[in-house]
Amino acid sequence: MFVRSLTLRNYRNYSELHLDFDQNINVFLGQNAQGKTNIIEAVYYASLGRSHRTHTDTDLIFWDKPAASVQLDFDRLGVGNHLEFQFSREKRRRILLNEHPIRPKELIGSINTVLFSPEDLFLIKGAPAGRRRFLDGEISQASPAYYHELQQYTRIVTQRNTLLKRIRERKAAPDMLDLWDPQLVDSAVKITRKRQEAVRKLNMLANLMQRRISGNQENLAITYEIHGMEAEDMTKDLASWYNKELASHREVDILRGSTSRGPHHDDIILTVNGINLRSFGSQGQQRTGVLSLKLSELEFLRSETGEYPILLLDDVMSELDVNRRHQLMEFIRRERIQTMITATDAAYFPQERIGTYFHVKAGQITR
Ligand SMILES: Nc1ncnc2c1ncn2[C@@H]1O[C@H](COP(=O)(O)OP(=O)(O)OP(=O)(O)O)[C@@H](O)[C@H]1O
Repeated sequence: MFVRSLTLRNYRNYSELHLDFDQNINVFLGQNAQGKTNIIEAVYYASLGRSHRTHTDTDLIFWDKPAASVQLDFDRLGVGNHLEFQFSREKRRRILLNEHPIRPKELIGSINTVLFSPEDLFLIKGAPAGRRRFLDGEISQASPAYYHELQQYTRIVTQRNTLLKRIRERKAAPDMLDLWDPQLVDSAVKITRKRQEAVRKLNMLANLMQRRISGNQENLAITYEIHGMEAEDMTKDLASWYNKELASHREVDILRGSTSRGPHHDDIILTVNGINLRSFGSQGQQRTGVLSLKLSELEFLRSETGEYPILLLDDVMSELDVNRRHQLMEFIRRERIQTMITATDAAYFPQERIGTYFHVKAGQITR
C-alpha cells in the first residue's frame, strides 16, 4: 500500500500544496513549526478519520479561511483510489471515496498507517486506557467488524451504568440487570478473545523486533491482563467467568454506578527480560520497547491485510541512538515500506541517498 500524492487546500499552514510521494522513504526536513507534522497528520487523518493532535476538525482549517480540503491518491492491493475530505466552519465534514460520499466508519481499512511519535512513550509509562486504545486501533484497522463490536460494547456499558444509577436511586428494579448482563458478557467475550489473539501475534512479532534492535540482548514479552482475573481462573470458560464476576460485583456496581468488570478495564503488560518495562525499564529500554511494538504493528497489519501499512515517523530520529536509527532505516529499506519521516536535522540520516528529501519552510515544500 502506498500514497501516490497529497493535495492540501487551506489545511493548517498550507494554503495550496500538491506533493508526489516516493514509494519508499520520504524525509521532511525543516526547522520547528514549519509544517512537517502537518503532512504526517494529514495522512494519519486519512487513515482513521481523526487527527492525532486534535478532536476538533475546524482546528485543521487555515486560520481565517472558511473551508479546507485534503485529497489523497493511494494504491491498495494494486488498485488506485481517490479519497477526499472537505472541512467547513459552517457545515459537517464530508468524506468522498472515489467521488462517492461515505460515512466515517466506512473509511476504516481504506488506508492503514502506523504512527510513531515521541508521545508514544506514554504507551508504556501512561495509564492503561492508552494501551487499550493502541490495541483497539490496531485490531480495528484490520477488522471493521471489531470496530463495530467495540462501539456496541461501549453502548452496552454506558446503558448498564445508567441503569445502575437508577437502581441506586430506587427508580429501577435490580433484576432489570438480568436483561443487560447477557448482552454485556457476549460482547465482552468477543472483544477479549480478539484482543488476546492480537496480543499473541504482537508478542511474537515485537520480540523479533526487540531482539533485532538490541543486537539479541533483550527479549520483549507482551501479555494481555484481564482485570480481576486470578491465575487459577485463566483456564476457565470466559463467559462463565464474566457471568460469575458480574453477579458477585452487582452490589458494588450499584453503589458506584459503574461496571467494574469487562474489557474496558483490561491492560497489556510489557516486560523486557522478565522485568516490567513500565516500572523498571530504563528510558532507552522503554524507547526500544515502543519502537519494537510499533514495528510489530507493521507486521501485524501486513499479516491481516496482505500489505504493509504506511509508516509515519514524527520527530523520533532524535530519540534513538545511532545503532537503532541504522537498524530502523535498514528495515524500512529492505521491506520497501512507504515511510514519511520528519526531522529537524539531515545528520540523522545516512550520507548516501536513501529516498526523497523534502525541505519544509513556512508551509512551502521543495524537493
Ligand atoms: N489552523 C492553522 N492555520 C494556520 N496555521 C496553522 C494552523 N494550525 C497550526 N498552524 C501552524 O503550523 C505550524 C506547525 O506545523 P507543524 O506542527 O507541522 O510543525 P513542525 O514543522 O512539525 O515543527 P516541530 O519540528 O516543532 O514539530 C505552526 O507554524 C502553526 O502556527
